[in-house]
Amino acid sequence: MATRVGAGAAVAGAAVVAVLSAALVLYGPPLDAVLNRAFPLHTARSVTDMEAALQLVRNVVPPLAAWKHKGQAGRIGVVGGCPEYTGAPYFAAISALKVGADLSHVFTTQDAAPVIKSYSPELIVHPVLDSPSAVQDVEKWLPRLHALVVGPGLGRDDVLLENVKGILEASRTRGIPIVIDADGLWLVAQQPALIQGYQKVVLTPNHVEFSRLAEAVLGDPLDGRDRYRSVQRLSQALGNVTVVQKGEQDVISDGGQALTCSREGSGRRCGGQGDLLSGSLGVLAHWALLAGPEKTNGSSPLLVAAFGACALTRQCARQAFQKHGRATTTTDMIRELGPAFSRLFETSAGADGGGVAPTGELHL
Ligand SMILES: NC(=O)C1=CN([C@@H]2O[C@H](COP(=O)(O)OP(=O)(O)OC[C@H]3O[C@@H](n4cnc5c(N)ncnc54)[C@H](OP(=O)(O)O)[C@@H]3O)[C@@H](O)[C@H]2O)[C@@H](O)CC1
Ligand SMILES: Nc1ncnc2c1ncn2[C@@H]1O[C@H](COP(=O)(O)OP(=O)(O)OP(=O)(O)O)[C@@H](O)[C@H]1O
Ligand SMILES: [Mg+2]
Repeated sequence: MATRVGAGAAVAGAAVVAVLSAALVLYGPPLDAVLNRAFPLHTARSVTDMEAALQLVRNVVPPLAAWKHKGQAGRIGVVGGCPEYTGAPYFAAISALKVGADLSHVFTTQDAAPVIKSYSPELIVHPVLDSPSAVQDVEKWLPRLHALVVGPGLGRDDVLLENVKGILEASRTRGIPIVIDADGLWLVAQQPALIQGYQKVVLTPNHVEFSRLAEAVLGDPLDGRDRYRSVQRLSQALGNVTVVQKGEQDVISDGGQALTCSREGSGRRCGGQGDLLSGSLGVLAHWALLAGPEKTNGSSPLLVAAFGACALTRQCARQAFQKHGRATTTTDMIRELGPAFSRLFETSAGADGGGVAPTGELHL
């Protein structure tokens, strides 16, 4: 997708490009009929529709208030990290904090823990994931956690995966919302029953992870020609869990409705952007479920949360790229979380200010 840097004329040009290229589609059954009408349209009405979808996200964001105590805005746990991958769980956990959670825990391996801790004093890091008592060690914390993000940087070690299986089962029993990403999705592809039919789970596969899941669950690889149908089918086959297929456009479905986010991001594909998304989604999922469907106009709260996380990630990418261009890394994007969140979700009319002018189509 085209991205411009800097000067006013270029920003105006980018706005035009964005108006033409960014699209959001939210549709309900009957799916195929709506799809045919929805995708060719790029109309002035679309801008209003995009704004309406962002408004649904705004509706679930809890206000900041003096009477609230620490923890009420969210206590999020990230399960992941291993000696090779310490960045991914850090990116997810710090993103959860910067979106607005009060406390962010990381459950990781003994070796990875001090490394992750050294990145930030703000994270609470538990070196338990490779311990024989890992499941019990994490279970002790579950009553205090509002959502889990499972998988960033986990790796594929059998012992770790077995422990994570136990953590998933314990979390599901407690009804804790779970975002599953990266190697957590590898585990789900091996054992779909772990999350089958669990309505509080969101899967966030990238292209490769989606193909792997589609083959494992549907028995056929990704149908690149009809991503909407593929995402919807995968969701349905897993019992209407929410699926976010990341890519040039992010396609989100709970098996009934589907939604596309192609808000302008950046051309940089540096590692870690998916981790930022999954950490952000952990918080938004908690907020959306707490708010309930009355605040999301009857749409699934997790669908709205997922749209919010995708829009936010892409907005961070865009803002970071405007400053750093080709040198942009995920750390630069994380610095944009505050301003991007404000721009999208804390203004009433100016959500697309600063030269960002996405359009979209919304069919509820
Ligand atoms: N700093 C850190 O600690 C980070 C750690 N991370 C952690 O790394 C672990 C593995 O995660 P992953 O995403 O690299 O593994 P996986 O999905 O198997 O992809 C592997 C290969 O698939 C391809 N490929 C990927 N996308 C594609 C696409 N859209 N379209 C087409 N092909 C595509 C591409 O291979 P290529 O074809 O380019 O050789 C790619 O190299 C996991 O724990 C994760 O959390 C990351 O979070 C990053 C930051
Ligand atoms: N071609 C693209 N154009 C614009 N945005 C994209 C593109 N591909 C991915 N993104 C955005 O980047 C974010 C992360 O998606 P990506 O596919 O890179 O995840 P990932 O591979 O899991 O990342 P990670 O490196 O963290 O594992 C999503 O918000 C997605 O919308
Ligand atoms: Mg990833």
